[in-house]
Formats: sequence, structure tokens, C-alpha cells
Amino acid sequence: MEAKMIRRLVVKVGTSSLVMKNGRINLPSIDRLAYSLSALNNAGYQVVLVSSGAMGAGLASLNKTQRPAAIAEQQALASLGQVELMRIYSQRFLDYQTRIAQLLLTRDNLEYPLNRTNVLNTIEALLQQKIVPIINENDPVSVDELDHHTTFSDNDELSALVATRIGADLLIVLSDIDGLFDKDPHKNADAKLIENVAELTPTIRLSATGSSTRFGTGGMVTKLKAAETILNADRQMVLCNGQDPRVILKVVNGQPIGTHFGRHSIKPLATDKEEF
Ligand SMILES: Nc1ncnc2c1ncn2[C@@H]1O[C@H](COP(=O)(O)OP(=O)(O)O)[C@@H](O)[C@H]1O
Ligand SMILES: N[C@@H](CCC(=O)OP(=O)(O)O)C(=O)O
Repeated sequence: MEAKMIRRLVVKVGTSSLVMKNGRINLPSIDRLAYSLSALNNAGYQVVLVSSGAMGAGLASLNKTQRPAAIAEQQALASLGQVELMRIYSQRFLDYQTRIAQLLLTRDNLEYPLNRTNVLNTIEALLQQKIVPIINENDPVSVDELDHHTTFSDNDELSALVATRIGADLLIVLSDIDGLFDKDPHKNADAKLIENVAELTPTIRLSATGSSTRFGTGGMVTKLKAAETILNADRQMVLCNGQDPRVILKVVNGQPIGTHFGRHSIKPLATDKEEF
């Protein structure tokens, strides 16, 4: 397997890595995420973060744990929580001397050529200034009722689209699970981790089912859709456990962690630092 040097990377973090099981915001986890991405940014990598968690943060700030059923209420919750989420990110990244910016996107924004050009130009301009763009779906406008073309089913898909559009070398998807297994480990105690996927065979597709946790949405199905987008663009993706986001540094250093999707292997950027 030929090793490819990583310079530009997208990290996707799911709600389960940002919100604890009791519904409170996982501040230590967000701090470690900010530390890891700042370290990479500082070492010359170009980093984009795709972060879920708006609804989770909204629930936490209202001291609730159950998502409301009505779409408008979910959207109100996301718009409330997005501010809280970015307040925390902003604070934590600043502790590591890194500036961040926010982009809230719908699928239209990446599909219609003029919108797409504007979005991509914005991301490029931010990366040139070593500012970390933090992207989430624009939940308050992302429904068919509001006459938008389509919605992202989940941020997994959004992260893969962003990664391929900006020509990222690597997408790291942080989840509540160690990687892709041959069946859902939450339902099957004998499930085995699949370490490398160069191609999405029918057996691999059959292994993936939906989410079995309270806060997650897409489960493994949307993660495999993301992997498909990445494999079609001949890029690399690593799906791993985001319990400790410092795992990102190990992945970028080429350590075999979680499930690696791709036909190349990871070569870290040559920096003056040996390892993080
Ligand atoms: N083959 C599989 N391998 C691993 N996890 C699977 C598989 N099939 C279904 N899952 C489920 O997908 C979940 C991860 O997706 P999700 O709950 O959406 O998490 P996140 O919030 O991290 O995006 C796992 O916790 C697991 O229950
Ligand atoms: N845009 C939504 C993402 C919804 C969601 O739960 O996504 P994920 O945790 O990535 O499965 C939010 O910020 O709450």
C-alpha cells in the first residue's frame, strides 16, 4: 500500500463525543479536541472540523435529555445550542491560541455551483490564515418544508462532501464506537473490528445498521455512505472512537487505529516535531 502524505484534513465529531450519557456537555472531551486540532494547525496541517452537537448542547442548556418530536422545536433547539456550542469551542480553541470560524451549510450550498464556489473560497481563505473552520448543518433551514432541495441526512455525509470538495487528504470520523465491525457490537457481543476497507463489498454494506444510542442519528449506514464518497474520490478515511479526541494525533501519525478506508496508507507531514 503506497503511503500518502497528509496535509489537509477534515475531522467529524458526533454528538456522542460531545455530550455525556447524562445529557451534560462533555467539556474535557471538547478541550482535548481543541488541543489536538490546535497542535495540528500549529504544526502546519490545514484542519477543518465538522461538528454535530447543536441539539445536544441545546438540550443541555435547557437541562433536558429528550429531543422534542416537532421539527420546528428541534430547529429552535439547534439554533439555541449552536450558539452555546460555538461559545465553548471559541473559548477552548483560544486557550490553545487558535482562532475558529463558523459555517452553517445545507446541501444546496455545496451543490449549486455559485453557492459552492463561495463556500469553498471562504474555507480556502480561512485555511490560508490558519483559522479552523467549524462546520455544522444549518438545521433551522434544512427541511423540505422550507423548499430546500434536499437535506443532509447527517453530518457524516456532510463531512465527506466537504472533505472531497476541498481536496482533503484524510477524513477522520470520531464516533462512540471503535470502528466498523462485522455487525453492531451494541447488539452482538462477538462482533469483530474490520481494520482495513479498500472497497465496499456487499458483505461490508450488510454489516452496517442504524444507531442504537440515544443521541446519535445516522448510525453506521451514514458512515459507510461517507466512506463511499471518500473511496470514490480515492481519498482516505479513518473511523475511530472519539472518547478521547487526542486519538486524532495518533491517526495522523499513521498508527493503525479503528477502521481505515482507502487504498493508500497515512504518511504524516514532515514537521520539526517527531511526534505529538
Ligand atoms: N457494523 C457496525 N459496526 C459498528 N457500529 C455499528 C454497526 N452497525 C450499527 N452500528 C451502530 O452505529 C453506532 C454509531 O453511530 P451513531 O450512534 O450515529 O454515533 P455518532 O453520534 O458517533 O455519529 C454504534 O454505536 C453502533 O451501535
Ligand atoms: N446538526 C445536528 C446533527 C445531528 C446528529 O446527532 O448528528 P450525529 O451525532 O453526527 O449523528 C446537530 O448539530 O445537532
